Amino acid sequence: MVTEHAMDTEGARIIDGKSIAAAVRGEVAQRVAELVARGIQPGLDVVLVGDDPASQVYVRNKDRAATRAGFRVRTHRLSAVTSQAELEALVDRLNADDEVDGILVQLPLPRGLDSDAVVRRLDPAKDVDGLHPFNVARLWMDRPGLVPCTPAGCIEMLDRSGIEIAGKRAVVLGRSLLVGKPIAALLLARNATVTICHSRTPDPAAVCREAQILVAAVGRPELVRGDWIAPGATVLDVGINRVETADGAGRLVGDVHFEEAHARAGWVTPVPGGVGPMTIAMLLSNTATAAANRRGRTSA
Ligand SMILES: Nc1nc(=O)c2c([nH]1)NC[C@@H]1CN(c3ccc(C(=O)N[C@@H](CCC(=O)O)C(=O)O)cc3)C=[N+]21
Repeated sequence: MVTEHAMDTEGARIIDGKSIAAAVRGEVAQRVAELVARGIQPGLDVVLVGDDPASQVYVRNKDRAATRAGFRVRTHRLSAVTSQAELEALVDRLNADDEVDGILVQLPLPRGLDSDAVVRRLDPAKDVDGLHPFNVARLWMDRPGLVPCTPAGCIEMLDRSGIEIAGKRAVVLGRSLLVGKPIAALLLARNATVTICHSRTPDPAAVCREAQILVAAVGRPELVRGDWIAPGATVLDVGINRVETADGAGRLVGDVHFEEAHARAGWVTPVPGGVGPMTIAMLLSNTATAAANRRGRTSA
């Protein structure tokens, strides 16, 4: 077959998260402009507790992307020794502030803080991470409200690449609340046949080999090798792992061995430049949605 021959020689097609994310951000900027034209300035408040260097970088990137899309952005930086009560008092204040449309509490929180309690405290209408139990329940009831950003980004990448979901066998590697479970729910809602693999699955490679759509979200560098992948499958790599290199510089790798996946898959996302940029784009999209919903929707 012509397509198979082309795949043998050229490898999988790359799903370019960077350019898809840029397109989504452009559409969000348009929605924000429409709100501003109606006299509404949508606002995002980001809460960062402690000084984890990776979290600092992510929060800076979110702030910059949101500002460029036209949002009012405030980042609240709290010390690592902030108490549960202080953090919840800030959430209460942001919940009560009518100018705040989206609240994002950067996770993980430092040791000793109860992130479940903080997430439960959020106004579900402002929960742009889609992690409040109310939004989680809506997702599994096929009436999604605010959907977790990384899973939403995965679906967006499939849709914008013209990859059919309905009727496909999908395997999700990982069962976290932030990624694995919500991706499984979204794929199921789109009529895929979904299997979730995890650390206690006896032969994950064999299960993954059945997948027409494979989502890797376990945080284990290059766990998924070429022989885990069915020829022609679509592979979404959610992992972002920093690994040591001989020169000491370090580099980012996903949960998938990219070269081996590229040689076998039909479509594959790179790391970096794949799912990561989509996460931020979908955060902006959720914030625009929250603003439109909260402030009386006529468009956007
Ligand atoms: N409440 C909460 N919501 C989150 O959505 C959330 C969070 N907490 N905590 C941390 C994780 C991580 N995360 C990323 C976002 C963007 C990239 C991203 O843009 N990555 C780029 C560059 C990565 C780099 O160079 O470091 C890429 O993959 O190309 C990565 C990771 C959101 N998270």
